[in-house]
Amino acid sequence: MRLVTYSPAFTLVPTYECFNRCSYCNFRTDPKQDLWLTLDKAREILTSLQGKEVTEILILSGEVHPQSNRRKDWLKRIYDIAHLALSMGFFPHSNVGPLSYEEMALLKTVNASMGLMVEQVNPSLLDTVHRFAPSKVPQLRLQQLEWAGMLQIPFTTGILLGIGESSFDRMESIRAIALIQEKYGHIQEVILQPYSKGSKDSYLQNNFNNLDLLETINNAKKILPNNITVQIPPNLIQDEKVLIQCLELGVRDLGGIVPKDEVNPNYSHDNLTDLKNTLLNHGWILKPRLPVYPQYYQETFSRLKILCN
Ligand SMILES: O=c1nc2n(C[C@H](O)[C@H](O)[C@H](O)CO)c3cc(O)ccc3cc-2c(=O)[nH]1
Ligand SMILES: C[C@H]1O[C@@H](n2cnc3c(N)ncnc32)[C@H](O)[C@@H]1O
Ligand code: MET
Ligand code: SF4
Repeated sequence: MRLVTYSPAFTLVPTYECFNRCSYCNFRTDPKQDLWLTLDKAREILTSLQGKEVTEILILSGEVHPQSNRRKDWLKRIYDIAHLALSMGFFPHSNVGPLSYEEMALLKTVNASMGLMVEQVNPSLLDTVHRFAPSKVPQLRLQQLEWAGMLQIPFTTGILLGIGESSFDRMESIRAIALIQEKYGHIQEVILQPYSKGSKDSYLQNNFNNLDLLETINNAKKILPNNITVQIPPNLIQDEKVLIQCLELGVRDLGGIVPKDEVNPNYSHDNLTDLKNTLLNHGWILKPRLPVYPQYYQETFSRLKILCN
């Protein structure tokens, strides 16, 4: 039998407020329009998850401007939530937007792994979907991948598909990731994430179809080294046949399977048993994994142990 993995996860959102306005976003609220997640509330949620199969706490956040006087408090809240999750026996994975080198180094101490999507490297998207999203400057995002490499943080990245990029753009974005991997080797997985229209976003023209997705997977498998796992989110692939084709082409991970996909709240995950059975019918065994991959266990566990005692 062939194996495909997923991470039993739960998402905590420190804040939905974000100073960026990506056209495809269904997540954000305007700055100061959201009450931040308190530590008490986080503790209450985490307590209710103990003893269940959840191992990963995905910390996904909207962003406070780097120059804002509220930035320090924002970072501290993320740190405290991750620290709490860790002390309660979970593995935190933070994806909170671009960080300064010091901020990243600090969050490393309380995270098993971290992540940031490249989105796409073609700067022309700064005139369209990213016009009001300074955090999405391609060079800034690639620099984040470099810094994570210098800090040796087990890392998840990926590209967002169907936001107005060409097929060539997709290959360039994947090539940029492969080049950084050659230097540092810290990238565990690359997510190929199809933009999915929600009830709030303002991005309309999406011509990206299933064939484009399969072509992208094919190219990604050719471009990326074997030590990177290709991930797709199963809740964003509506057609079961297409999901199986993705696996046939080399996708080996289905990411965090969560009760609520905070980024795409209009697309819930199948019941895990149903998903397992569907895959089994096609000869695939779905197996849980941690947010940090086996090749990083030793380094990660010794790094985090200190904090749990
Ligand atoms: O449920 C989700 N999980 C997302 N995850 C989590 C992912 O599915 C895995 O849980 C983690 O990569 C760790 O295993 C992301 C992680 C990143 O580092 C970067 C981007 C994403 C994006 C999503 C997402 O849109 N929805
Ligand atoms: C956390 C990640 O979620 C992705 N993201 C944001 N909005 C959407 C959407 N409507 N559909 C799919 N992915 C999205 C971006 O790639 C971001 O980096
Ligand atoms: N704001 C971060 C980013 O876009 C992570 C959450 S996106 C819903 O990279
Ligand atoms: S995708 Fe992330 S950066 Fe863009 S508006 Fe949404 S929360 Fe902010």
